[in-house]
Amino acid sequence: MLNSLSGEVTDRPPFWLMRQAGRYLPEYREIRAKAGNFLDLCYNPELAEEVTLQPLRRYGMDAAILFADILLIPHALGQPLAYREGEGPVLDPIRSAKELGKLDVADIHKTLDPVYETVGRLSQSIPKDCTLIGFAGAPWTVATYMVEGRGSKDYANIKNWAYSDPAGFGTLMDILVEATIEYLLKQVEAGAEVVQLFDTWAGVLPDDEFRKWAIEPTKRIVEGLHTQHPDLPVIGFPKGVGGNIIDFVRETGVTAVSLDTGTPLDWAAREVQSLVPVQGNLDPMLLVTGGAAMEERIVQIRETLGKKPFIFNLGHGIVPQTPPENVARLAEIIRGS
Ligand SMILES: Cc1c2[nH]c(c1CCC(=O)O)Cc1[nH]c(c(CCC(=O)O)c1C)Cc1[nH]c(c(CCC(=O)O)c1C)Cc1[nH]c(c(C)c1CCC(=O)O)C2
Repeated sequence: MLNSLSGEVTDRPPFWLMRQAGRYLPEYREIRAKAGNFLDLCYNPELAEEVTLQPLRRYGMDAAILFADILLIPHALGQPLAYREGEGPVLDPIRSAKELGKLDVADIHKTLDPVYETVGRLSQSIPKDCTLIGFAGAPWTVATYMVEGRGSKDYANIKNWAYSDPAGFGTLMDILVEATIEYLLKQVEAGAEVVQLFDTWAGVLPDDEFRKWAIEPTKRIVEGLHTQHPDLPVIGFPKGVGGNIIDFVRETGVTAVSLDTGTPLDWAAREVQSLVPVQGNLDPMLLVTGGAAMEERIVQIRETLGKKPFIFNLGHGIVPQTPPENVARLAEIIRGS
């Protein structure tokens, strides 16, 4: 994984899968039930370490991703957060600059300390040739949950705020940039070797706003991290942004970029992979379907992107209904065993 990120073409691509730890694994569901709620699991270093290791034991991925969630930052800033069964995350929404006083950047590490402890444990317990990935949500995506209060279909509240009061909304983004840099630096100090920034909802922004609320904050985070750790690989994942991914790569300074499922492979090989190593982009639903449809696409992705630096992954996270045996088959194909 580190070789690919430094621009090497490897014999076979390294692989890991977004959301590789999670509800599709019975052993995860068992620990999850034991932990009680999802936040308690994220803040329990022993159990969070255990669920991070579960997929590695089964499938021997080349990278482990810290078990946590992108919404721990708003939680640590003081915004009430709950994960409800069948509903996903629910927060008390913040919709104007007047309410920003409720957020406290000074104290985030008090809440986030257990996460750093999980990273520290993992840096000792993962196999030697396995790379440890830390992560955070990118400010725009984290802000969508903070402002909408939950997952959204139309992003009406956050867009209305960003369009009508860019200065006030910019203050929220500044808070998130600062908190994210601090959070990721602590993860790196605890042993994370690579970090990934998830910008899952970057694709809902028109291009001027994409520059302002996705490219600019990401660029500041990359700079903040590289000031302390000049060689730290940073993977960007601006999902659903089409051709805007080119400007994203050119302007943010990310080391590599993760491609969503809709990105055309030939185009990505020509236009994106000529700039940086890429990661991606199997449809998570093909991992549910399995069989020949999945296997043919795995081979096609590998053939098209494997000639330049490449990390095999999905185009988005594993879904809970994924049969674990399909993940085993994927691992077998990638390893050629
Ligand atoms: C938008 C987003 C979130 N979280 C995340 C994103 C960005 C990537 C993406 O788009 O998937 C990122 C994330 N969430 C989780 C991880 C852990 C590491 C890994 O990839 O294995 C990572 C990297 C665990 C999780 N985060 C969550 C779960 C499921 C919670 C459970 O066990 O009940 C897991 C394993 C909960 C979560 N967390 C979030 C939502 C919308 C939900 C509810 C939807 C769902 O249940 O899948 C916010």
